[in-house]
Amino acid sequence: MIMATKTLTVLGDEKAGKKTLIGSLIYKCGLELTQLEALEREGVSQLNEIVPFYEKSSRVLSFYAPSGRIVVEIIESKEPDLAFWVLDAAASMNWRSSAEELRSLLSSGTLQPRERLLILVNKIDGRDLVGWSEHTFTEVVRTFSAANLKTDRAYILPISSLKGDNILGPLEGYSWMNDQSASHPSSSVHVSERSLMDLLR
Ligand SMILES: Nc1nc2c(ncn2[C@@H]2O[C@H](COP(=O)(O)OP(=O)(O)OP(=O)(O)O)[C@@H](O)[C@H]2O)c(=O)[nH]1
Repeated sequence: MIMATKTLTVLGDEKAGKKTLIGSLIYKCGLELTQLEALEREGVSQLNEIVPFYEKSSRVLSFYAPSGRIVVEIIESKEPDLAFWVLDAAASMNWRSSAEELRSLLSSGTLQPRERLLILVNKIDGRDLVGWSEHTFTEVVRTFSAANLKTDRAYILPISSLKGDNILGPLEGYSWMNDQSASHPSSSVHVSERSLMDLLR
């Protein structure tokens, strides 16, 4: 089978869960048996320990997209095919500065994703996240739309890197998500009704 490679750059807020997300994608869709054995042998038991372990042993960070014909390779690049911007759903005090930082990276040309930019509102499972709801998500979308990212390639979606919510399959029990696109017709970010992996097809 012919494999295509896409490059992915993962950026975002401090402690927002970037390593956990990459670890989760590798663990779910990127491990061969020998690599799984190597992780077990080295006592790597947390998702966010996978990236440091791979980096220490100079392994390529990669996973398969759902079609099985695309390998996604995680690298630091100014012009990756795909980019993730990860923020913490519970850290509402940081949302505005997070959106500003992303706007600045895009407008200065420091980040120029060729295909898609996914804005990932992470930790929606969190214990710190009392009352995660339609209202909370609407506020995140509003904040990133107000930042005027000036790109038509940005998609925003809630996820849990730790629990896997909205990563491989769609979110259960969030029917209000479907209405979000309609309520932001002029939004510069598209609210995704599809899961993260579905957007990588
Ligand atoms: N509840 C919850 N916690 C998470 C989730 N993702 C990450 N965390 C926790 O958030 C903390 C930071 O996660 P990391 O993956 O190390 O974050 P990071 O963005 O790579 O951190 P820095 O590189 O230091 O900026 C850890 O304690 C994770 O267990 C999530 O989806 N839900």
